[in-house]
Amino acid sequence: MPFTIAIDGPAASGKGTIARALAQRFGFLHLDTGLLYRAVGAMGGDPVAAARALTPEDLLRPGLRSAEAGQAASRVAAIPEVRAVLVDFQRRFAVQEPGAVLDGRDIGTVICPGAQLKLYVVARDETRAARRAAELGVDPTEMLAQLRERDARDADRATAPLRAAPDAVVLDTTALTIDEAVARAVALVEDRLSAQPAP
Ligand SMILES: Nc1ncnc2c1ncn2[C@@H]1O[C@H](COP(=O)(O)OP(=O)(O)O)[C@@H](O)[C@H]1O
Ligand SMILES: Nc1ccn([C@@H]2O[C@H](COP(=O)(O)OP(=O)(O)O)[C@@H](O)[C@H]2O)c(=O)n1
Repeated sequence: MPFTIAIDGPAASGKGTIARALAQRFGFLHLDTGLLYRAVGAMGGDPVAAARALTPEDLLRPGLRSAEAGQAASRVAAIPEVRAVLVDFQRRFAVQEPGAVLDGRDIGTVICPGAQLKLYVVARDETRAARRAAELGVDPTEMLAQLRERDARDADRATAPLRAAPDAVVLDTTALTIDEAVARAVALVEDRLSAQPAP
């Protein structure tokens, strides 16, 4: 049975960094589900039609990592029909052998409620804003306001709001280096893998 890791949490908490490192370490596939919503937001026009028409090439568009693309993503992500269109692709991705890591907002709660490991990655607001501002070369104060606005929209929407699944392990990266955060996540995966029944 494939091993699925669900990683959720607010903006710039370190989800993607941990997801990529776990995928590399364990030879699993990785899907950054935020890119799906960023691409739909960037396509313009009717968001539901854009979600239906989404191709792998759309995920390579330049500019998808920008703060503006993040804001546009969180607006289209609040539309239930947009989310519904993207569910099957994510669920199929999640069950590939030997395992898959998906990071987003609703992976542990909606997309993969049966995931073998669920992480909910958090960090202090100011820390997240400083890290993302450094990454994009923008002003940290403006970034803080943008992240808070986006987190509030993601947490307050009716469909698949940003939430920790009841069985998620919370990982606070505020005081951790990337290596420390990854080491904690690796230890959790090893623990769960060793508890798996033999094939
Ligand atoms: N533990 C950490 N310590 C310092 N910087 C980090 C840490 N984790 C992530 N970062 C940096 O913070 C930024 C946001 O991390 P990222 O993994 O993209 O977050 P998310 O996927 O949750 O949006 C990136 O520039 C990343 O390199
Ligand atoms: N599974 C997901 C992933 C992202 N999203 C939306 O897409 C936006 C961008 O997600 P992201 O993961 O790329 O954002 P960052 O955490 O990297 O800043 C989020 O603010 C959410 O509105 C979502 O609704 N569900």
